[in-house]
Amino acid sequence: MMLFFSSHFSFVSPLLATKHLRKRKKKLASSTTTQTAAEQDCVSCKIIGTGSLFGIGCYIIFATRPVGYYATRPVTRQIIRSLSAVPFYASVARWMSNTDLTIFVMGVSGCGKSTIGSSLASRLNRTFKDGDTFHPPENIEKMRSGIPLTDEDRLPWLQVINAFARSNPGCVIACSALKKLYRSVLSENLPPTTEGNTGGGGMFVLLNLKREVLQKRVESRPGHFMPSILLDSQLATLEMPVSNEPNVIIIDADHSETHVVDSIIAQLNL
Ligand SMILES: Nc1ncnc2c1ncn2[C@@H]1O[C@H](COP(=O)(O)OP(=O)(O)OP(=O)(O)O)[C@@H](O)[C@H]1O
Ligand SMILES: O=C(O)[C@H](O)[C@@H](O)[C@H](O)[C@H](O)CO
Repeated sequence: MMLFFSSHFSFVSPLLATKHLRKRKKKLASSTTTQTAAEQDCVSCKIIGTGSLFGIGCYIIFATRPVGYYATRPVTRQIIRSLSAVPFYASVARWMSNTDLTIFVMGVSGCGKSTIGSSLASRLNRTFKDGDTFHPPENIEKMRSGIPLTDEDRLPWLQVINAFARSNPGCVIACSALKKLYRSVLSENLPPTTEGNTGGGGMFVLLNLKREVLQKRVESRPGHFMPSILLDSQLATLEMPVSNEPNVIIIDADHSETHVVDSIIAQLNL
């Protein structure tokens, strides 16, 4: 009975998937992502995808019941049945893969969050979101006029980013996340990812650079709202992660874009 229903689900699921993806595309149409909604792997996508694979496996078994044509060809039946194991295993692999891990690329102004974050997202075939796009205009104006943001300015902004991360599992987000408190707000209610980590989930990748390199990079992008005079305050605010923050890794960002992305992928075991 279950075999029968599962196999029929494999025919219905493309319709469900199309409807679901159309809905997601609409929802994300207004956001600045580097990938389309269709490329995202949310929980519903996983359920539909797993159901399809499982259904195909069931269908093959169902179609190779020991009657008629196949009853007289046991070897053919065995081969076809063995092939049905592939979609079964693939459906399990979908859940095992770590595509739900939210990755926050963090650090002070000019360390390369946007550049590395979007490059990392393309390499992993994930959605990228620049946290700066969530700043209210008052925050941007403050920074533009050389005034550092306060905790009060940043907290509501961090909460919005956290809400985005929760509703878009597996995305890569560029966000300064300078203090430990900010990181805990960002990771609130995300699936826990590190053993012994009592806080929220997600992984933070801190791009580490010397002040001289930061200064050069910030000054080499005219037209950006962030003036280089805010660099000292950014560095003073940055709380380097210590041992009680196991969900933060530090990457030496004084290398080429490709090298930095490779190091992140290797360190996070992705
Ligand atoms: N690995 C790299 N090597 C050389 N230049 C880089 C590298 N990564 C980024 N850059 C350059 O450094 C400048 C700052 O990078 P980017 O805008 O990505 O930093 P950011 O941390 O997002 O900054 P902000 O938070 O202030 O927007 C850009 O001009 C970018 O092209
Ligand atoms: O927490 C902060 O102070 C801000 O997020 C800054 O880091 C800027 O948004 C960013 O650096 C853009 O230049």
